Amino acid sequence: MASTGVDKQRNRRLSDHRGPARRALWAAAIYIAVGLVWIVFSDRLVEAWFSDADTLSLVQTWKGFLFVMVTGAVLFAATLRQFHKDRKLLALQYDQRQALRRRERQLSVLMDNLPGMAYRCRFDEHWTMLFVSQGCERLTGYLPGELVRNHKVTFAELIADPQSSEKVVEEVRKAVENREPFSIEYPLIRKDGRQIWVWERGRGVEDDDGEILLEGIILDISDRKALEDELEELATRDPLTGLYNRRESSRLLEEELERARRYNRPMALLWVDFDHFKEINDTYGHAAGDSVLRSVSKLLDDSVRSVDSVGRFGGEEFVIILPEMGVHEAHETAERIRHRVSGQLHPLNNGPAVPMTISVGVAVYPDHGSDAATLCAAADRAMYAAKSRGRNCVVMAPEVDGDHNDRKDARG
Ligand SMILES: Nc1nc2c(ncn2[C@@H]2O[C@H](COP(=O)(O)OP(=O)(O)OP(=O)(O)O)[C@@H](O)[C@H]2O)c(=O)[nH]1
Repeated sequence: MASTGVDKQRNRRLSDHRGPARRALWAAAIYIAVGLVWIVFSDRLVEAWFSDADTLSLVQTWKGFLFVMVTGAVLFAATLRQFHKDRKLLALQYDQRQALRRRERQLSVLMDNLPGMAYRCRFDEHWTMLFVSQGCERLTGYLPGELVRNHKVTFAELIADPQSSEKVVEEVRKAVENREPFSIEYPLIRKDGRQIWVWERGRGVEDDDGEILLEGIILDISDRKALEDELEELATRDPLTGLYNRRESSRLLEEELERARRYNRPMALLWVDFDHFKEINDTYGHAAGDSVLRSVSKLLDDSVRSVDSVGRFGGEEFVIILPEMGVHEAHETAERIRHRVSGQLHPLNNGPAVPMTISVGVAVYPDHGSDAATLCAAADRAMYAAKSRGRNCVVMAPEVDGDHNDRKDARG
């Protein structure tokens, strides 16, 4: 924006043609005036001083020579000065052209070797590209010419889904309004149909016509995203079963409880424990036990809705979070799961398939607890009640087996 004022001044100076003409006119006027004064007064002086006609003629001739010599010297000095100025100007222009070419070369090398793509685009519904660097092909699979001015495809069409598109528009709009740079991540579909994740940083700039354009760079961050997903997976999943780990299950439970409170809806928690699992380990070995753990885990996960969450709380103990489910439905779900587990054999990795049963405790918000701790305690106690009743059964929270209260409390 600051350069606009300077540009205007420069343009005014360049378009002002009166300057040089006026100066040249002044120089000619001064020359004519001095010449006239010289001719008139020098003639009179010479005539006053020399009365002899021959001498007068000789002096007139020398006076003419003197005039020509002096004006020649002045002309020489003036043109020499001007030629020096012109040469300096030409040298300056040459240096500037060279510097400009050097900068252009550096810029194009930089742009072509960027890990992503540099761009200038319109802030319109298509994100119409006015310029893209050579990195365009590496990033999107499209040649720059295919993308520029929406020749074959618009950049908006490359954004993977409408939600991401909306998010991008919103973020850019906010940044442009606040005259700030924007930094966004979103999925992009390449020409070969492969989805990648990109990070874009840019800002709004005003062009000579006052239109807001966007300039920035877009980088492929798919590797970083994959690593982030992997790290998130490691942080939230149990490596043996692939179910949520204890920490993530606790977080999800808090989240669901908060939602249940806010919308005044019930939610259920199933506490699942394998029966006599130690015998599998003791009989077939730890690896076989792992195999059964995986098989039953998958069965638990397959037996619930997509909105439900199954987590491994530790050892052979699992929790199932069932949003928007009341006492009756939760009991039915627990029974159905118990039936499925006991109704099939679970393969060992190195031996025959074995039967397995589970004991399930059920607690429902708000009936059996108002927060995560009391709900977990109620479900856990109900599960131990199921163990006491001979295992392979489901017990609702109110039917508490007091023998196990202390065990639960010790677990926190
Ligand atoms: N293979 C395998 N075993 C595990 C794992 N985690 C815990 N266990 C075993 O699970 C068994 C749990 O035994 P207990 O707490 O006595 O329970 P149980 O044998 O199922 O008996 P009840 O719960 O009373 O029916 C122990 O033998 C643990 O070693 C695991 O990741 N893999």
